[in-house]
Amino acid sequence: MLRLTSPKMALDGKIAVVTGAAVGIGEAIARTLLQNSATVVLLDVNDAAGKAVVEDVTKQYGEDKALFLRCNVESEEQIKAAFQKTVDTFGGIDILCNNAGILNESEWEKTVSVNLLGVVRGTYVALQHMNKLTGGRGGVVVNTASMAGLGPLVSCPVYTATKHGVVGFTRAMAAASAVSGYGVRCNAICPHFVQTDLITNIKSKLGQFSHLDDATNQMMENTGLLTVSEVAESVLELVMDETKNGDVLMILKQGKQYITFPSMQ
Ligand SMILES: NC(=O)C1=CN([C@@H]2O[C@H](COP(=O)(O)OP(=O)(O)OC[C@H]3O[C@@H](n4cnc5c(N)ncnc54)[C@H](O)[C@@H]3O)[C@@H](O)[C@H]2O)C=CC1
Ligand SMILES: CC/C=C\CC(=O)/C=C/C=C\C=C\C=C\[C@@H](O)[C@@H](O)C/C=C\CCC(=O)O
Repeated sequence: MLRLTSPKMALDGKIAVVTGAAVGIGEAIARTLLQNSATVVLLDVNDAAGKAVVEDVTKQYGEDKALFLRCNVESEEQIKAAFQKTVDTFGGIDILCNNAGILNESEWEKTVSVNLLGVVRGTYVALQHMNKLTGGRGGVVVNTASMAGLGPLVSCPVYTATKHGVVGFTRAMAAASAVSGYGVRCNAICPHFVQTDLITNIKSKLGQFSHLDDATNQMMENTGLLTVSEVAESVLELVMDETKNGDVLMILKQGKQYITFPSMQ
């Protein structure tokens, strides 16, 4: 078959924004999108790490392929400014990965603000730029939920609630977009445990439920840990497959599976 472009050119010309991109899963998502020729804007509150990633990938992919912007997803003002800077610099937004997230059952309102409201804020502001009905060129949003978005983790009820919210918001947003003709697909990933900073010292992040860490730690030991690259490859699948809208991809060490939900009809 004559290939017009190499597989690694698939996202050439596409502009991606990734939140929580300085380390962990977000960094891997950014790097994977760059490997596939996207231009990537990395948003995070960790300036040093974010700038270090951009310095590194610039050596590999050239100038003007990656940009770090400090952005706290708790602030609509900062999200608006970062997305406007993205559009002003690169001409638009085609891909948004709402990935930023924390685990903190003590500061549970912050957890809600980052994990759930941050996803809503990012999606709604991005739609102002991506929505075909308002001058955008369409695109795709991939939200990082969790296996805790599909079933409860006894040790972190609020974290669980935020991730269930991300799944529900994603599915409803996908349907709203399809019915309205926005041209923006919305999908979610639900990874099991992944080897990142987030899972270090979990007990210290469980607040009043710290006495329940055994069950969670045991599950982590039983299932093993995903790598950030395994997760990023699943994000790429949802970005590239234009048939995916409202899809929820469960990612386990033993493989990945699209979730089917009870029909409401
Ligand atoms: N590590 C795991 O086992 C799993 C993680 N997840 C989710 O994956 C996403 C990424 O988590 P990890 O890479 O594991 O964590 P991480 O802690 O390694 O990285 C999270 C990144 O988000 C940034 N961040 C935190 N709050 C922010 C804010 N208000 N605004 C902007 N950036 C912010 C941090 O500075 C950091 O760079 C999160 O949504 C998390 O809930 C989902 C399933 C499993
Ligand atoms: C504590 C959160 C740590 C890391 C972030 C994260 O999102 C990790 C999620 C990994 C797995 C979640 C699995 C959820 C499974 C549920 O569907 C139930 O099947 C769990 C039942 C028992 C597990 C024991 C417990 O609740 O801790």
